Amino acid sequence: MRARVSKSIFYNQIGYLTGGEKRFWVQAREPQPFALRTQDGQAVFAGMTKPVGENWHAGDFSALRVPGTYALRVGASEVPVVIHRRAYRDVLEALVRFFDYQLCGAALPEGEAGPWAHGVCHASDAKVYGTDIAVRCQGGWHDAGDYGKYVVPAAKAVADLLLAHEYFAPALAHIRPMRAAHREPHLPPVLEVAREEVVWLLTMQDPATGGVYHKVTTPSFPPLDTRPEDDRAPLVLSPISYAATAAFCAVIAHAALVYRPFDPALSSACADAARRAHAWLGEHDMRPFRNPNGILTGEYGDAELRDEWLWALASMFRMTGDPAWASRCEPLLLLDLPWDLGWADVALYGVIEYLRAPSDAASSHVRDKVKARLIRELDVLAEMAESHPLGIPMRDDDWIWGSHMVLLNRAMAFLLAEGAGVSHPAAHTVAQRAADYLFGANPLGTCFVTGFGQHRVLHPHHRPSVADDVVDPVPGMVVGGPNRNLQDEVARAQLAGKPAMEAYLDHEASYSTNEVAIYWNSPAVFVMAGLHEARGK
Ligand SMILES: OC[C@H]1CNC[C@@H](O)[C@@H]1O[C@@H]1O[C@H](CO)[C@@H](O[C@@H]2O[C@H](CO)[C@@H](O)[C@H](O)[C@H]2O)[C@H](O)[C@H]1O
Ligand SMILES: [Ca+2]
Ligand SMILES: [Zn+2]
Repeated sequence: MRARVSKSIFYNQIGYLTGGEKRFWVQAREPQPFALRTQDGQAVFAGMTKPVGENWHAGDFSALRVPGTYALRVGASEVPVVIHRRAYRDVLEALVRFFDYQLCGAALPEGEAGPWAHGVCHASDAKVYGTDIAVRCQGGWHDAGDYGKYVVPAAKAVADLLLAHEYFAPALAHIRPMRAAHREPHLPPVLEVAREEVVWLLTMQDPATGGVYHKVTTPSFPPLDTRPEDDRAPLVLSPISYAATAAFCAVIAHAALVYRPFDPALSSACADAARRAHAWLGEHDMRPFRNPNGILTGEYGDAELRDEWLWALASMFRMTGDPAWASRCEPLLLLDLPWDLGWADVALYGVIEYLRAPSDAASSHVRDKVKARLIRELDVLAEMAESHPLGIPMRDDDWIWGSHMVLLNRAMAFLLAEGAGVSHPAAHTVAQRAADYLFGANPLGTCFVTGFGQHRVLHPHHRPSVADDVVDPVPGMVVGGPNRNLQDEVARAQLAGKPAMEAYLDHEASYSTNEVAIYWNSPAVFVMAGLHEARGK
C-alpha cells in the first residue's frame, strides 16, 4: 500500500538534480531531525533542520548525490523524494508541448494530443475592427485559458523560447513536439514549436502601413465550457497599436537572427517585417491601447511604451550589428525605466539584446553603465531571496495576478544576465528555489504545473480542459499563482484574509489565480532548461 504522502513536508515533488542543491521545508519552531532511506529501508542520510525565518525550518540533503528514489521522514511524516540527473526532463518536455496544445487554426490529432485532441478551431478570416476588410490570421497559439491571440504577450512567450534555444539548446534537444502539427521537422524542437507563433505574428502586420494589430479575438470571451472547435463567434482584429508594433518589431528581429541558419526564407521575411514595423513606430505617437467599443476580451493595456521602443531598437541592433542602432537605443538604456521581463515592462529584454550584440559596435561607456545597473538589480533580487524563508525573490506585494510569472522572470533574469557577461553568485540558487517552490515547496504543498507532483492542480481556468470530457487537465501548464488582490468572485468568496502566498484556489472559475498562459509557461521553459543544463550533467 502506497505510503500516505504527508502534506506537512514542503518539497520539490518532481525531484532533485543529482548535482544540485537539495532542500525541503517544514513549519516548526525547533530544529527537527530528518532522515532519508532507500526503498529497501537502508538509512543513507540524516540531519537536522535549521531555522530560515518566521516559523519555517529547512533541511538540506545536497550532499546526497546518489540517484534514486528515497523516503524522506521528518517525525511521523514521510514523502517520496527523487534524485536524478534528468529529474526535469519530463516536465521540461511537457512545459514546451503546452504550446502545441495551445495551437489554433488546426485540428490536434489524437495521435499527438491524446485525449486532449480537438477539431479545427478559429479557421475563418478576421475582420478589421469597424470595417469589412477580411484578413487571414489563422494559426499561432491561444493566449491562455481563453482563445484570444494577443501580440504583446505573444512577443514575450516567443522571445523566451528563442532565448531558451540560444542559451540551453542541448537541454531541449530531447523534446518531442507534436510533429504532425508542424511543417518543419528539421528545426531544433523548441524552434519548431515557436515557429507557429512567429508565422502567425507575421499575419498580424498590416502590409499597407507596417503597423501591427493589437489582437485577434471574438468580441467577448465565450463561456468557460466551450471547446475550441465550438467557439464560432466572428473574429475581430483590434486596431493597430504602438505596443503591439514595437513588441512585434523586437521579437521578429530576434526571430530573424535565430532562424537565419535554419530557415533563411523565414528569417528574411522577419527581418523585412521588423524594418517595416520600426518605420511605423517612427511615424506614430506612443498611444496606449484601449479596447474599442464592443470588444470585451483581454486588453493588455500599457501606459509606458518607451521600454517596448527600447526592446525594438536593441533587437534591431543585435539583428544587424549596425552601430547606428546602438546609438538609437543607448539613450533609452540610461533612462530610469523598470527593467523587467513582463508583458508590459519589457526593458530587460532590450538590455540583454544590447549586451549580447557585437560589443565593438556599442559605446563601452554605456555598456559599463548598463552592466553596473544590472548587477545592482540582481543584488536587490538576491537580497529579497535571502530574506525569504523559501529562498525565493518575492515580497508580499508581489503575489499578484500572474505571480508565478513574476517569480520565474526574476529567476530568468539571473540566468539571462549570466549569458550576457554579468554573473551573480546567487543565480543558480535562486533558479533552484524557484523550481522547488513551483514544484511543491510552497505553503499550499501544491505542484503548480498540471499533470505533475504528488498534490496536483486539477481545475485550471482553461477552456479546453474544462470543456472536454477528460478528468485530467491538459498537462504541462503553469498556473498563475497566489494573488493577494482577490480579483475574481471565487477568490473573494474563499480567500479573504489568507496570507498573500496562500491566496490561490484550484478552482476553474478562479481566473485571477488559476488560469494558464503562454507567457507564464515560457519563463518556466527557460529556467528549467537552465537548471537541467547546469545540474543535469
Ligand atoms: O489571465 C491571463 C490572461 C488571459 N487572457 C486574457 C488576458 O487579459 C489575461 O491577462 C491578464 O489580464 C489581467 C487583467 O487585465 C492582468 O491583471 C493585472 O496584472 C497587473 C500586473 O501585471 C496587476 O497589477 C493588476 O492588478 C491586474 O489587474 C494580468 O497581468 C494579465 O496576465
Ligand atoms: Ca511597457
Ligand atoms: Zn483556435
